[in-house]
Amino acid sequence: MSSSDPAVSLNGLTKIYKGVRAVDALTVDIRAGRVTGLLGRNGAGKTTTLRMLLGLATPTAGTATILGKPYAELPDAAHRIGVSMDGMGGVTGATVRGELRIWCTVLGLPAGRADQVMEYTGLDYAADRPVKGCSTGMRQRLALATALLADPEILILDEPANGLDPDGIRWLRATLRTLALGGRTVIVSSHQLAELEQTVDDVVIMQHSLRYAGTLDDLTGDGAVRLEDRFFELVDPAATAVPVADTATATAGIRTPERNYSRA
Ligand SMILES: Nc1ncnc2c1ncn2[C@@H]1O[C@H](COP(=O)(O)OP(=O)(O)OP(=O)(O)O)[C@@H](O)[C@H]1O
Repeated sequence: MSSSDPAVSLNGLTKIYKGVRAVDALTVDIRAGRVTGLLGRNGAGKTTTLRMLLGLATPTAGTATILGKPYAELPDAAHRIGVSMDGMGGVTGATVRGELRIWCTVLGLPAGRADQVMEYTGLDYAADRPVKGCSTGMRQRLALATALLADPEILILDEPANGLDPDGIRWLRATLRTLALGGRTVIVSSHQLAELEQTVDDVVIMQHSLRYAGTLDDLTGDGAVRLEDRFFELVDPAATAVPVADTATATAGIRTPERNYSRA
């Protein structure tokens, strides 16, 4: 592979579940060394796309390659690709440090690597806490810490900002930018458009089929138009901004709580 080769290449990628066309003929390249946002509404097919890329779901048609090969054929894939996705599961009863050390063993890494990623992700203060006692934000940091253990070339993060507080979101943004500056490829699926606008270099918008692939700057006219506005134009032209005047019509007949109270 040369440095200009895409990190990920999807070609006609399609997944049909019992008549539901979850992903429809997706053809797109994701560039290496950049932060790319994979955007789409609920049910647009983002997770299914990532699952096919990682060999966790079989395409109905088309191909998905990562670093030039299907995931299952990629040498040393577990070290080269770091993944944080819902449903990857943790180790029952483990502490934060304990869980990371188990992954170190699985990946053949020294146990000390667990402490390094805890420090990097701001989890060192919680090292001895049981994972099941961690907040949602701490679990997000733990998922990222796990994905970073092997210092992978590519990070694939499904909704990494979910449950993070404003500090956590700011930290995540800086972390993803730093990783890309260090030459990593970061692919992040998210609904948080205003946040992504501050984080990503490139954008892939899908609604089962591809709606846009390119730079954020090209999509937004170097910031002249908000990502959110362009997103709605692309996924559903009928769903662009709801006029403020419509609010009164939309809420007509909805009683405010005060009106529901009967006065004694
Ligand atoms: N295992 C499955 N069996 C049947 N249908 C599925 C399965 N997985 C996903 N789907 C369907 O495929 C479509 C795409 O789902 P997917 O989870 O990929 O979307 P998404 O963009 O990740 O959504 P969200 O943002 O809500 O996570 C949805 O209609 C979903 O119900």
